Amino acid sequence: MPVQRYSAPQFNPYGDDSPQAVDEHWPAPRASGPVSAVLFLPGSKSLTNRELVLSALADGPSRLRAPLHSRDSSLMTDALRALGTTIVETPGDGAFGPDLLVTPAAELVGSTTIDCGLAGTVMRFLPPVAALALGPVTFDGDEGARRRPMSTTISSLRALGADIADDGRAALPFTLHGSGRIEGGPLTIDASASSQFVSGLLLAAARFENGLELQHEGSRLPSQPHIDMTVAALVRRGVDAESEEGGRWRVAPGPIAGIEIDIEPDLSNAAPFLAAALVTGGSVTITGWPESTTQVGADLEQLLPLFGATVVRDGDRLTVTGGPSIRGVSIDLSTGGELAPPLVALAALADEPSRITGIGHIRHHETDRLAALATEINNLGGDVRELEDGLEITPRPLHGGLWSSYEDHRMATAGALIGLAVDGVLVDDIATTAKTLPQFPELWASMLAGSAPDGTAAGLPGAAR
Ligand SMILES: O=C(O)C1=C[C@@H](OP(=O)(O)O)[C@@H](O)[C@H](O)C1
Ligand SMILES: C=C(OP(=O)(O)O)C(=O)O
Repeated sequence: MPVQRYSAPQFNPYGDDSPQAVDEHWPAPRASGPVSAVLFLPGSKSLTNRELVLSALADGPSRLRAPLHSRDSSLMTDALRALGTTIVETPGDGAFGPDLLVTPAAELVGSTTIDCGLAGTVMRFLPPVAALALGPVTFDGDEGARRRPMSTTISSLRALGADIADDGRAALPFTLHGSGRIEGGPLTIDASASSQFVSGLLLAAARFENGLELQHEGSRLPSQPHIDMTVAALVRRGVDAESEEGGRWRVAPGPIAGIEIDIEPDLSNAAPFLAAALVTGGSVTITGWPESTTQVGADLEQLLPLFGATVVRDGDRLTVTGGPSIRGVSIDLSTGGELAPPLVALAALADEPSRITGIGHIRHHETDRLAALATEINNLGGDVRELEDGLEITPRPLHGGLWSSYEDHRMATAGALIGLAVDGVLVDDIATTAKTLPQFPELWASMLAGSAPDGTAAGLPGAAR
């Protein structure tokens, strides 16, 4: 049996003597009854990594309050530091780690290698930044990262005048020889495989001499809320940026302001916890739920009732309560593809068949998520059929077995969700949740143990807010 090791990459919120290693496949805990829990979650990956990039490109220092501390955010901070940015951890009120004080470099420097890990936000957001640095920057990442689409990033930067040497596969690894400036102007790209191609260009575009007028031409445009999040983040920092009709965006050249910003909890990472209320017929409250947000995880408020949940908002608390059964759904999830793994797991435990479509692009996420979900659920006795752009799920009684994570944090948490209802599910690599939520095993355990009504997750000192 391969040995898998779990260790928090950067910051241990539990103190020195808490368990930090799981040496075997992780036995997904079976719920003994309806869960009843109040939880507070760490910061959003998408917001943290956007704000880190914008802080590095800004005209003054920024402070990120309560940012995410995870593998993806560490990869981003390491990379920006390698490009000359100063990023210092300072004490803050966040329950899951220090604040980050970011001081932009007077001039971005190249002559470095950037490890993208498996982080889409690093591999798609940083090449445009590296093009603004002087000197070569080599981009590489995990083996799985070398399979993720990068051709649009590479071709768009070439079209903007950057010199990029690759091995002909238009994928990682490649070396970008930045000249320190990008002229910008009009550009047409195909962002069918990932919205991150658009976001990456927009994030750096205010620093292009002529800004950017970006047009998408392609078969589909996934994850549009993530592009809206990018535009909103630019506007918050005083940049003249807007989305126009028909897959068009405009960013005017100009300064990006340094700001102080509170990072919202990661609402997509809330999905498996909220779905646990449905799976167990219990109730889960997430505190710190923002009143308004650009995070696509906010859609859970509308999505989970389709599965039969009751959802109640009370100030900054969102409570999901499950009923006696889980309903089947027929949904287009093209705007929120990253929510697919927990929702597909939920559908596999429903009373009726489901069809979840519009998510062909998630074949290019950390792994081919359509194939991975179908394979793993079917291995436990399920009946999931792959469509070109989605999945058809016919619930069947499931049995225990090994659940492979494919180095995909959301596959690991989907396995945990199924394990609540099925005896003997072993998740092979729960440590992979460190990509965006290193505390997942402990938070899952505290959800099952119950928690204090003030939002203090059991066993997580300081998690209240
Ligand atoms: O910009 C972002 O922060 C993200 C955009 C989306 O990518 P895709 O458009 O590739 O789905 C999303 O799935 C990913 O988790 C995060
Ligand atoms: C697709 C995801 O990640 P990435 O940012 O690496 O694309 C995800 O978190 O679901």
